[in-house]
Amino acid sequence: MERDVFRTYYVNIYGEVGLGSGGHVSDWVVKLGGSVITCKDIPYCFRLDVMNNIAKQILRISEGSKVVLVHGGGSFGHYEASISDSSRTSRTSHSMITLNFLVNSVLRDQNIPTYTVPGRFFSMNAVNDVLSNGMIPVIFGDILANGMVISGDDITIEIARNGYKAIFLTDVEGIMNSDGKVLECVESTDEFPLIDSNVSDVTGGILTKVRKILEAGINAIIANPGDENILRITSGIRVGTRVGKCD
Ligand SMILES: Nc1ncnc2c1ncn2[C@@H]1O[C@H](COP(=O)(O)OP(=O)(O)OP(=O)(O)O)[C@@H](O)[C@H]1O
Ligand SMILES: C=C(C)CCOP(=O)(O)O
Repeated sequence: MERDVFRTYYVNIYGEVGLGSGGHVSDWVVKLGGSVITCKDIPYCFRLDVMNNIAKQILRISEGSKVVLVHGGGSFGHYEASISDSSRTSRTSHSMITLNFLVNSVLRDQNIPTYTVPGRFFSMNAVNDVLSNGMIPVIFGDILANGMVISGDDITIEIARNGYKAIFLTDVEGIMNSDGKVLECVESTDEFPLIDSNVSDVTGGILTKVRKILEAGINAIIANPGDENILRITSGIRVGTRVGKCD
């Protein structure tokens, strides 16, 4: 019989002992970071290959767990929102709906029953309504009519506060120190530097993400989706960086 690494006993990232996908079933909120589903330095560049790979993994985990997806703005929303003129709100809104269409198209190709909840309409009631009708909510970072940007990170954190375990997917393997080494766990933003980047990010980038996770008092994993990393994380295997209490 073929050995399935995702069905072995584990002491998981949250310190629980379980039986992989056959044991305790968790609810997961997965933030598809704009840095990984788009090329953040090239406007409107969607990473189809990466999204395909993410979709395959989401299909597998959704067979045994409740899953909620959120995606960020990348070189769609952040690019448009960074240009300040009278059409900023309309352009940014349109860019996020375009990105959401692309994300959903790939998920739908894998026969994943998605249902979009734009960030402007996000509430836990809306999420629960989609789930109770047998679909996977796909929420996106958004812009309100008054020009206020809603970060997908905040939405992800709010869902995590409602009992879901959070995974933030990025284009890097995790939080890196000044030598480029991926840290296993961080519990303060003082533990790592901001590595130079010249991409647009109107919601604050990695430092704000980590600060908000810590302030919310939740645990989250920041990792690259890789070929199987989402499956590994949801099976309790340590991947990327854990943000939260490090004991
Ligand atoms: N010390 C660091 N460790 C890890 N990543 C870092 C660090 N400093 C800067 N970064 C950058 O942070 C980026 C990830 O944060 P970012 O906020 O862009 O994520 P995201 O959630 O994928 O984006 P979006 O807001 O578009 O959804 C990486 O692309 C990386 O280059
Ligand atoms: C830039 C916009 C419109 C959404 C931002 O969401 P985030 O990338 O999750 O912070």
